[in-house]
Amino acid sequence: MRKKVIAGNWKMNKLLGEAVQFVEDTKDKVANTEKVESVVCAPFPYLPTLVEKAKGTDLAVAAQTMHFEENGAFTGEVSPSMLADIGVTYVVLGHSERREMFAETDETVNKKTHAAFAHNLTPIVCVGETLEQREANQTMDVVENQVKAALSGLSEDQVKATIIAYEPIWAIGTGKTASSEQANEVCTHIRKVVADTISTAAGEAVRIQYGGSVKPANVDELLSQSDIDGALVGGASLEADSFLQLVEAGAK
Ligand SMILES: O=C[C@H](O)COP(=O)(O)O
Repeated sequence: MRKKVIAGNWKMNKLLGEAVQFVEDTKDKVANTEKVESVVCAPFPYLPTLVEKAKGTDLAVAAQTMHFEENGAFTGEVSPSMLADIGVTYVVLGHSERREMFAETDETVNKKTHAAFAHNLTPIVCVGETLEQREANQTMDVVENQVKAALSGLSEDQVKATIIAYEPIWAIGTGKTASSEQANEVCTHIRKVVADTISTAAGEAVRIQYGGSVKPANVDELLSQSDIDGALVGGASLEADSFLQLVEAGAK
């Protein structure tokens, strides 16, 4: 039985007071660790404060990206050791917005995935196709290539510990959710790719989230699918109530 993971990706939203309030409002209400893990992916400046506030609770704090190098002349970047040092435990890698606007590639995502494991950070690796690629029937190939590239060179245990987020780009922030069948079809393919390239056991263990306009109204249906193990949520994770409803759905 794979434990569900509900991760709220705030993206570039909230001021510090709002971020702290969110953690205060949610941290003691997410305590079903048998069935679900709850994660908030916050902007860099808030991470130390939020880690401190969430300490001793079941709410984990994630970064939304990081560099793969330890340190050096990379103005504006944040390293994996910096995140680990302040108590961050998860990191989102290769989000389509980073791939599209900040030149992340399959190669850098792979380096970052290795760097995450070197620092005991759980990577949430994002993959997904554009609308154009879906319409050209390239979805499975695109996603397969992204998954293989991201996981290249990892050990079987590391692959088992990786979280993959399938996010069709056309469904992000658009209100257009992939149907649960569409989402599951791709997640099933991702699991098969992992099983075929790494091992059957890794395919069974790896957790695959769906992301793209997930909200309390559609989360049950999505999470009831055979190969969907959670959700990476943008807009609907910004309000504490809505985030808690998503976590509750994951705990069912
Ligand atoms: O990381 C989250 C995804 O990009 C989904 O965002 P959304 O829930 O606002 O569509």
